[in-house]
Amino acid sequence: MERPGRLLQLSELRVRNTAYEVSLSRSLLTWKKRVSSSVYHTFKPSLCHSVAVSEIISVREEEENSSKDDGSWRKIRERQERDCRRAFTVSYVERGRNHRWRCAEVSFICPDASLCQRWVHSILEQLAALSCRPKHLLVYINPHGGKKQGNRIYEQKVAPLFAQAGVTTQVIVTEYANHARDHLRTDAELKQFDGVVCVGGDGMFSEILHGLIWRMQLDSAVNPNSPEEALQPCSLRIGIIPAGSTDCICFATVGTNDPVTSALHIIVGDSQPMDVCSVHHNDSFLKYSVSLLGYGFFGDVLSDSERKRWMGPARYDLSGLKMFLTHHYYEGTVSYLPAKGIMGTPRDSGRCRSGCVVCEYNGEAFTQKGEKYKLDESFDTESDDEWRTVRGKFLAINAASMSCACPRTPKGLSPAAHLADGTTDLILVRKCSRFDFLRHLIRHTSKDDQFDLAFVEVHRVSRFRFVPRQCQSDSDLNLPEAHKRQIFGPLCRDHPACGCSPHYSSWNCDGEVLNHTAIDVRVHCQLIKLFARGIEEMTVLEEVTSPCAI
Ligand SMILES: CCCCCCCCCCCCC/C=C/[C@@H](O)[C@H](COP(=O)(O)O)NC(=O)CCCCC
Ligand SMILES: Nc1ncnc2c1ncn2[C@@H]1O[C@H](COP(=O)(O)OP(=O)(O)O)[C@@H](O)[C@H]1O
Ligand SMILES: [Ca+2]
Repeated sequence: MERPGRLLQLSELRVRNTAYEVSLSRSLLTWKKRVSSSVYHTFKPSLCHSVAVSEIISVREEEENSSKDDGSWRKIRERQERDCRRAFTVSYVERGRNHRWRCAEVSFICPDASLCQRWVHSILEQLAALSCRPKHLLVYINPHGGKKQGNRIYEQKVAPLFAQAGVTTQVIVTEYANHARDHLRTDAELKQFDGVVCVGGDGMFSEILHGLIWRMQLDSAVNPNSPEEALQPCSLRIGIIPAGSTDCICFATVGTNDPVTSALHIIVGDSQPMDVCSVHHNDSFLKYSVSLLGYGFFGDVLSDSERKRWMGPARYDLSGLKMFLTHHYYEGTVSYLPAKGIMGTPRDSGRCRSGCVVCEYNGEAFTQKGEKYKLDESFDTESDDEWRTVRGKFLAINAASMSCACPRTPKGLSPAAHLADGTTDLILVRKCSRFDFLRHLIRHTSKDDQFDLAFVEVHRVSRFRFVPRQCQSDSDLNLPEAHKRQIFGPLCRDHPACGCSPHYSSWNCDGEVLNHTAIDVRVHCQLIKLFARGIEEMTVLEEVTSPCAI
C-alpha cells in the first residue's frame, strides 16, 4: 500500500457518533478511530480505514442528517448546535467478491462549516489533479445486444454514476448494425471526447474498435489495407459496459461482467493497453480482432447461432451442442511465425494480471523493434525459414490474443495468454474422436490443462496464415461462392457421399463471421487502450481494501 506522504489536511471529525482522526495526503484519505494510544498501535486494525485518492468517485457537502425535532428545549438546543456543523460525504471504490467494484460512501461530520468547506475543497483539488480521468465521453448503446437490456443497464446503473462523478456524455442509441462503426469512421467529432464507451457485447465492441482504428489510420495517412503497414495506435480509450451475450473482452480485462464495476473503472480513468490482430485476405483488409479468431468448431457455433439470435445468449449453448455432435473437421495449411525475443509461453503457470511484467517487457521490446523498423526496413521482413507450416485435418484452429476468459470458461481458451504482449496463442486441435474432443472442451472448465492432449498443440506467434485445402482456387473466393461450390460440386474425395465434413468452416472473429476462409493475421502490439486495468491479483485486493495497516 502507498505511503501517505505529506498531509494536506488533518482533523478530528466524526463518522456517525464516533470521533476519527481524518487525514488527506496526495495519495490517501485515511480515517482512524480515536482510542487510547496503548491499544491503538497494537491491534484493532479495523479501526483504521484508508482509500486511495485515485479511487475516490466524488465528494459533496451536505446538511448533517438528524432525527425529527419534537420542539423540546433539549432538541432546540441540539438543533442550534447542529446548525453550526456541516458534513461532507466521500464516495469511493469498494472491492467485493470476484473482482466486483461497488460505490461506497462515508460521511464526515465537521465541527464547523468552514472546516467542512476546506476539506471538500482539498479533496476536489486532488481529484482535479488526476489527469487520467475522463471528463467527456461518447457512449454508444446497442439496444438489441444480449438480453436487450442495454438501454436499461445504462440508464439505471451507469448514467447515475457518471453524473455523480461529473462525467458528461453524448449518448447514441444505435439504430442498425454498424451504426456506431460508421459514425466513428466519419462523423464523430472525436477531439471533444476523452474516450468512447460501448454498451453491448463483443460484437458491439468490435464496431467501436473498427471505427476508431480506421479513423486513426486515415487521419495519419496510414493505409489499413496493407498487412505490412505499422498501424497508428489509437489515442482514445474504450470503455465496455457489458450488455451482450458472452462479453469475453470485458470479462478478460476486468475479471467480471458487471456494469457498475466497468463504470467505476471508466470513472477512475484506468488504462489497459491491448493487442489487436489485423486480418487480411489477398492483401485486402477484412477485420480486426482482439480476442478469439476461431475456425472449425467456434466458427461453426457462431454461424449456426446467428440464425438463432431470437434465443438470446442461450443460442450459443444450443449451437455448441449441435456442432459438438456434428463433429466436423476441416483440412488446410496453417503457417505461423513463432514470436521471438519475448517473455512467456502458452504453457506458463503465471497469468496476465494488473501491471503484468510480461506485457511491459514485451511491449517495450516491440516498441524498440518498431523504432528499428523505421531505420532498417529489412528488420521486419521475415525470411521464409522462420515460418513453420502445419498441414492436416483440424476440428478447431483458434487464435487467442488474450485469455478469452468468460463465464463459460473462467480461465479462458488460452489461460496464459497476455493482453498486451504483441502475440497471439495459436491453438490447433487436430481431428480426434468425439470423446477426446469432449475431454478437451471440458478441460476449459476445470483445473486440467486443455493443451496436455496428444491432438492439441499451441504456439505463441506474431503472425499466421491459413489456407483451406480444397481446391486452392476456392480459397480466393468469398464464402458464399465457396459454399455454393461445396453444395453443387462433387463431394470430397476422401469421404464419398457420406454426408461427412464440409470443405469449409468460417472464421469467428470476436463474434463476427468472416466471409473469407484464407486469411493472413498479424498482431499489432498495444494498438488500443481500454478503460480497465487487467484482472487484479487477490493479494492486491486484500492490501488495497480498508481497513488499513497501522
Ligand atoms: C461441455 C463443456 C463445454 C465448455 C466449452 C467451453 C469453451 C467456451 C469457450 C468460449 C470462448 C469465447 C470466446 C469469445 C467469443 C465471443 O467474442 C463471441 C461473441 O460474443 P458476444 O458478441 O458477446 O455474443 N462468442 C462466441 O463466439 C460464443 C462461443 C460459445 C461457444 C460455446
Ligand atoms: N441497433 C442495432 N440493430 C441491430 N443490430 C445492431 C444494432 N447495434 C449494433 N448491432 C449489431 O448487433 C450485433 C450483436 O451485438 P452485441 O452487442 O455484441 O450483442 P451480442 O453479445 O448479443 O451478440 C453486432 O454485430 C452489432 O454490430
Ligand atoms: Ca496478446
